[in-house]
Amino acid sequence: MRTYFKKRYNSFKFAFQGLVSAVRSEPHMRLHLLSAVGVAAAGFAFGITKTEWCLVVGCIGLVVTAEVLNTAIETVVNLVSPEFHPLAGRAKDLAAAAVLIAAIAAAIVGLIVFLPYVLSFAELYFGAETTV
Ligand SMILES: Nc1ncnc2c1ncn2[C@@H]1O[C@H](COP(=O)(O)OP(=O)(O)OP(=O)(O)O)[C@@H](O)[C@H]1O
Repeated sequence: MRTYFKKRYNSFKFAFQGLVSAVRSEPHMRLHLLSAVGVAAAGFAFGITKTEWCLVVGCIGLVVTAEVLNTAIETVVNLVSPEFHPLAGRAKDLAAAAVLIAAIAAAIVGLIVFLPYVLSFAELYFGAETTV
């Protein structure tokens, strides 16, 4: 039983090490996390609903997960094909495309969730004639 918990603990520790390594080595990952902090701050500031939080947190998870998998694929490609190979390039491009798709989807959800709040705020404080 003790071995069971020790193994689960180690799995969690290795996963956390992977996340830390991705944050340290990937500028894009740091950018995603910084954006996530900004979006969370905006969520608290505007008082978004529970459903909107679910969408926002889901999108953050999706983008960060895509970036971690992209980093993992890049790392394996660098290991097995350090020299130029069209398939190595294709694998990296495909992995990068996954991040791009996740980021575009997250940006669209962000606009749908936050734009009405931003416009209401603008109308309230600056008297802008804006409606959505
Ligand atoms: N071994 C390779 N063979 C062929 N093309 C490659 C190879 N390595 C990289 N490339 C091409 O160069 C692009 C950039 O690769 P690189 O490893 O620099 O990743 P990156 O996009 O800069 O990732 P990051 O900035 O997240 O580390 C790849 O998307 C691919 O098109």
